[in-house]
Amino acid sequence: MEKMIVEGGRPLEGEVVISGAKNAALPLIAATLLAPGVHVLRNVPDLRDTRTILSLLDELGATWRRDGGTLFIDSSSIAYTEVSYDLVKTMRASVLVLGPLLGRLGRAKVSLPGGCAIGERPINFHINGFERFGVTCHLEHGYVEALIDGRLQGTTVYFDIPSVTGTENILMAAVLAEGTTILRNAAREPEIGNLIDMLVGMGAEIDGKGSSQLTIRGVDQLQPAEIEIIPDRIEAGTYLIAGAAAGGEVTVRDCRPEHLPALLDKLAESGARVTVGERSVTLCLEPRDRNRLKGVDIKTMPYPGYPTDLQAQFMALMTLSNGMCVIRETIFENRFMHVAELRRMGADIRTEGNNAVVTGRGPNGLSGAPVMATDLRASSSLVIAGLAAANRTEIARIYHLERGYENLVAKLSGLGASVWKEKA
Ligand SMILES: CC(=O)N[C@H]1[C@@H](OP(=O)(O)OP(=O)(O)OC[C@H]2O[C@@H](n3ccc(=O)[nH]c3=O)[C@H](O)[C@@H]2O)O[C@H](CO)[C@@H](O)[C@@H]1O
Ligand SMILES: C=C(OP(=O)(O)O)C(=O)O
Repeated sequence: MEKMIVEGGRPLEGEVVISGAKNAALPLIAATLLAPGVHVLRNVPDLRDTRTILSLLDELGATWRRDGGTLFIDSSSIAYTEVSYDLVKTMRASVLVLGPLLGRLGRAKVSLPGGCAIGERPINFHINGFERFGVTCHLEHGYVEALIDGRLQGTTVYFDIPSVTGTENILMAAVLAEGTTILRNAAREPEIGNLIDMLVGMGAEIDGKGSSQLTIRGVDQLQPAEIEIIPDRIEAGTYLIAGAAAGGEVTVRDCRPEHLPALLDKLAESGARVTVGERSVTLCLEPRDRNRLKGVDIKTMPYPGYPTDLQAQFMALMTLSNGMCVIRETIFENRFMHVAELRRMGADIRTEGNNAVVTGRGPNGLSGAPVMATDLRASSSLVIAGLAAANRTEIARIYHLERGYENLVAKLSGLGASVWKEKA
């Protein structure tokens, strides 16, 4: 196992190129199961999670090859329709193969994901949605077995909460169903727009992209796709927050600023200078101005609200402010695992249910410490805290970071950070 060492206290300066989005790559790779033939996916990040979903395709009988950022996936012969616990337990998004397998083959058996560090995360919306198409789902020995005799039947599905992977799974099932399907209160995250573009390119008929109501007219068959994965808005946001925490001037390149509306507003409100280009954002906070960083409240919400996947990172920034703020987590019931670790670095944070009250200790308020990563974004908040802290921070269990940040050490080093990995 490896740990990450961060020698803090250096400003960040320079440009960082943003990779393809993990949360877009995963459903788009799953969607290749919908049509036989060779699919071409560009700008695919090389991450632990993308490797996991590719192993899952191997298990199902698809073949693939990677050439740089481009993946060629041949899903002509799907020999199996079962996904084992070994894969699902390392990556919940493995459930994304349920929709395409049901749409194309009418059957799928996938291990039920358990809870995880950030919450219980049931998949009842996915299962209820499949049942609306006429699919029979039952749970046995920890697996969901879903089956339909014949074709899925178009239906309406209402989401109690706009679930991201729930919307993606039902959408992928609906494109090959007989008749029209309407999804209400669907999630509107940009990654879903990327998936819709891919499906439409394959011959699917979908209206309502970007809205909470999607209308899908089922087609008899689809062609292989050629599509580019959108830039990772969470990775971009993480580097911008890191720039504000450490001070300096950071430009994130090859990103889509319009996918970060809430964060860019909050960063500007905190006192950083944010300059938006067509495909880039520059954040500037002179090291001498860090003592003017303000406390800014955030409340996590489905898109276009403030993303839960950037909550932990913003909290790390707020521990360095010169005011107080309240951070409300409304998406996951247990997404404050980073709080205890940030406290070990000197942060003043009090939690009450899903609220965290952060009293900033000013730009020099954190000191390096050995800390432990508990999930992907909690880990990146510790990296941010480490970059701003005096002395050395050692972060254990960094495999979490490898799930979602491509070339993190190289990218941070390129910005002037002193950061490296060591054997733990
Ligand atoms: C691979 C991927 O894209 N992951 C993202 C996706 O996760 P994921 O798609 O799992 O998250 P959801 O949008 O489904 O979850 C939102 C809320 O709905 C609840 N829920 C969801 C499904 C369900 O069947 N029943 C239910 O109760 C969840 O427990 C949670 O409280 O969206 C989250 C919210 O933006 C992000 O943090 C994750 O990074
Ligand atoms: C929670 C996340 O991912 P996942 O849904 O794959 O666990 C994340 O990307 O922050």
